[in-house]
Amino acid sequence: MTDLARTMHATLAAAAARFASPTARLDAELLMAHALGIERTQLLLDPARVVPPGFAALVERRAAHEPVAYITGRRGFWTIELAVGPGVLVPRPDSETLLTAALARGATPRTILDLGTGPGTLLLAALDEWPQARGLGIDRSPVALDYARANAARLGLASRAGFVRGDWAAAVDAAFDLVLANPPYIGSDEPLPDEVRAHEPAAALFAGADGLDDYRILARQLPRLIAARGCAAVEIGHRQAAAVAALFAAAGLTATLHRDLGGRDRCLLVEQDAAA
Ligand SMILES: C[S@@+](CC[C@H](N)C(=O)[O-])C[C@H]1O[C@@H](n2cnc3c(N)ncnc32)[C@H](O)[C@@H]1O
Repeated sequence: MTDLARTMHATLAAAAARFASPTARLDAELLMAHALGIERTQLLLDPARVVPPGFAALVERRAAHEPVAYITGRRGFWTIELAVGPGVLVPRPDSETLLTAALARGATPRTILDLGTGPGTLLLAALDEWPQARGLGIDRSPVALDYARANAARLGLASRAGFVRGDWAAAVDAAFDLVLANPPYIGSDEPLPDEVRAHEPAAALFAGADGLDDYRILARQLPRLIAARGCAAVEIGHRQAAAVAALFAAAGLTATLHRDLGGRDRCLLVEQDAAA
């Protein structure tokens, strides 16, 4: 190993030791790659590089619990990379369960609605997955919509993606082949890591005392939003499957549970009741 590579490894180890994060080493590598202006894989393949002077400031920000994605300004999700920053929820790998659930059902949607789109996460990933589809993303947050529109343009998906400010689907009068929704679902008193509670927008996280407020609204709206033979994929907290499925059942919807890669309940695949 060269001296430069040895220094790089020692610097990464020292940075990782400062982070109270289960992904501390990965975080350090992503920040180093960002400071160097290269991809992480390039850093791993060739670590013999001079540590850039700006790296120390990035380490301080991460040590103060700022999400890595806010520091680097980007996050990979499904097959795409999204620009993100303060004011939008950082895309989580768990949310990819909504797309795997729709794919498992054999969905080939032509029209897609993404409720609470944030930086366009689910809609843009879905449009990348289904090139024949067009979609509409709705969010109440103007900051999120700015990110979503910029992401659509950068990914070359703007001609198939529309983004509108709205309160869930209150102003939507069409039905869609696929409805995607990852609403806020954290109860107001639930404990959260500092990195989430102090940095990510409360409006993207919290949904009343029991975390179910937005599912109550979605249960009323989904029946008219799901086209014939269509479906909705709705993200849930890992202890909410029974409660949310009951809300949907009361609205005449059938829900099938899907788990994330960690084996935790994560998504309800929702269809109109066959008897309806
Ligand atoms: C948990 S985040 C999901 C972001 C993104 N879809 C994802 O999966 O990563 C919830 C999103 O819903 C939006 N939101 C909250 N209340 C809303 C409402 N009443 N109408 C529309 N969007 C809302 C928030 O601004 C936030 O972007």
